[in-house]
Amino acid sequence: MTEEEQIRRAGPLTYRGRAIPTTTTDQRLLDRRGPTDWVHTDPWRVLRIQSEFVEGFGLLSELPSAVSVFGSARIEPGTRYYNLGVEVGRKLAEAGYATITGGGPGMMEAANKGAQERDGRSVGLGIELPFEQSLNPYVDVGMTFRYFFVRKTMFVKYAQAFVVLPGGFGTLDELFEAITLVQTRKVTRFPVVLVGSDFWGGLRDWIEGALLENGLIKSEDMDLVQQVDDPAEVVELIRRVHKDLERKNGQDS
Ligand SMILES: CC(C)=CCNc1ncnc2c1ncn2[C@@H]1O[C@H](COP(=O)(O)O)[C@@H](O)[C@H]1O
Repeated sequence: MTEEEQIRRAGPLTYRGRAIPTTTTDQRLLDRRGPTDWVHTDPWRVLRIQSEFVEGFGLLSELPSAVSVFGSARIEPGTRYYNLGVEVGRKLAEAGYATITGGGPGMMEAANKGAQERDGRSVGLGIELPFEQSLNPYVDVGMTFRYFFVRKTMFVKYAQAFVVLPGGFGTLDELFEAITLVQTRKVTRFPVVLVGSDFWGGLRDWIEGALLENGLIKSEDMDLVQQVDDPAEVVELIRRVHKDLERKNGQDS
């Protein structure tokens, strides 16, 4: 065979004659160790972000109906709020909901513990933080994310409601993101339930006094968030809001 008659196929590519590379694709992949700065470039990050979405969707897509539960990373076991979190996880599990938390300590751990105790699906979506941290021991299905925004997508996409327990900045961030998504109709089927009126009452009053009074929100926006004290009411409320939404969607269609 002359050089011009020789053919090399590399996946979908064809090379003939002098165009045939002297090495194979596998060989180049396995042999080469060039500069490594591409690992810290945005195009590479885009692929990493993509892989987080792929892993997250893969892990969570077959969950039963689920509720995302937020709350402080700093509340200690045995405290009143921790026990409230455990009870919320139990009630959700008894009602057949999976519990999704941030997978960390405090209220996240409490909700996962309650869910696990009642044989509910206990899910933890952790986040890489500057200090060493692993998923709490009550997480049965878990993933640790590099990117906050990918993780947040999972909290919303795979849950039918948000339950917000007492917490700090992280919890407030998650609460206000949820309200904004509902207010702007990016999500349409979403009860947002605050648990603990002694803790949340002041914020609600401030929203009414500062935001509503100054016309920064509409009066119906006050209904985007519900407040309860008894963990049993959480499930009742979620079911009621879902029923109302179904009825409304039925009327609209
Ligand atoms: C002890 C300590 C600070 C651990 C941090 N470890 C964490 N692990 C997982 N999710 C977290 C963590 N810290 C904050 N978050 C996220 O932010 C919320 C809690 O923040 P915060 O404690 O309320 O402001 C949680 O719902 C969770 O989604």
